[in-house]
Amino acid sequence: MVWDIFCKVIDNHGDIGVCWRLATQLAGRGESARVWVDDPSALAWMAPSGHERVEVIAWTDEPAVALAPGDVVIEAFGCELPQHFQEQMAQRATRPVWINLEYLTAESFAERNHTLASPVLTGPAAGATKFFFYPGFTGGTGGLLRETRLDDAQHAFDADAWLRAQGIERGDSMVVSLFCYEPAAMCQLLAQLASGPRQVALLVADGRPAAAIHQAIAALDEATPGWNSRHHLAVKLLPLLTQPDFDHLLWSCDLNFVRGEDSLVRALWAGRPFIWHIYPQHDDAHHTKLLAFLDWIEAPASLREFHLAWNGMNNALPAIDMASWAACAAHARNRLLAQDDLVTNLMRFVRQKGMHA
Ligand SMILES: Cc1cn([C@H]2C[C@H](O)[C@@H](COP(=O)(O)OP(=O)(O)O[C@H]3O[C@@H](C)[C@H](O)[C@@H](O)[C@H]3O)O2)c(=O)[nH]c1=O
Repeated sequence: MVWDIFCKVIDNHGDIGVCWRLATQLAGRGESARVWVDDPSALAWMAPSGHERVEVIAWTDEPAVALAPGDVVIEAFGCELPQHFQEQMAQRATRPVWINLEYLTAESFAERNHTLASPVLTGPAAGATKFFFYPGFTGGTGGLLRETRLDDAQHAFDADAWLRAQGIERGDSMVVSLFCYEPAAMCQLLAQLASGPRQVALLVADGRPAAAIHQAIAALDEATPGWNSRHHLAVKLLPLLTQPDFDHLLWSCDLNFVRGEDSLVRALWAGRPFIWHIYPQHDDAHHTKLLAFLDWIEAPASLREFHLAWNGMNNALPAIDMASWAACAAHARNRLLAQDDLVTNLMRFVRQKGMHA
């Protein structure tokens, strides 16, 4: 089958990150995918080699290419399909299965709304039906993106060799990755790591995390000179990594700080302790979303409190508790592995709907 995936880049890297992963995972199962994206610039570093079964198409107002719609059309995160494409969908002998892929959440509405049909009332495709597809953490949702050979790849992976190739010697250090926005508790985290009993190598992602850490270090240097006088904390700025190497980073670290949507899923598959910086929404809707996730993951008290402080819902950052966080992460991964992944669920759904088209 041919899948058309439409992606509008709002900000950050998650929109295209999720769409690219979806496309390549479909391709990994023998499907053909086309990613229509208004700003493909991030793919230059995320996926510099592309994928032989995935075509990237510039999504412009005027159709640059006249391509007949495929068997399945996905609008990611509620982006609206171009009018000319909707016209072509309406003309197709068998209408494509039309799916709106939603944002990931552990809130209960994901289960309630998953696969709901929405009749298209106006526009060139009036009379068609669109289906909501909700990724999620429970069996009643669409599940999470997970490549078919995840376990094998993780078993074959040599974390120390990968770190060494990035110029990092693990030694006795605790290795921590940092991918975040601008957390209010950044200074607290750095001070905690610097005063802890172990040497810490903090590997900081390029972009907003690097800018945030520079600012935090400058603030600490001014307010608390000597805060890292024992040199327990070593900060290393990373270049932008390819998506597979970003996964390798998460597989290599003892503790991962992730953000948004796609890296959260990748941290879950890494199965290591992690802290999530949730994408902030203006009306604080992300607070409810974060609490729902902490409930789903059965976060022990220290993990819950750490998340609240990291996400600005509380002030005091508690101590890192690797043992209980590791048990929680391992348990979450096992629960998720027992469920079908998003592409399996999506392909099953499309087969069912296609039969009734
Ligand atoms: C730092 C880094 C990231 N990545 C990838 C991993 C992910 O696919 C992607 C980051 O996406 P996320 O983890 O989702 O975080 P994000 O903050 O970049 O994206 C966000 O975008 C907003 C518009 C959405 O509303 C949010 O829900 C969220 O998706 O970038 C790399 O491939 N290499 C890197 O070096």
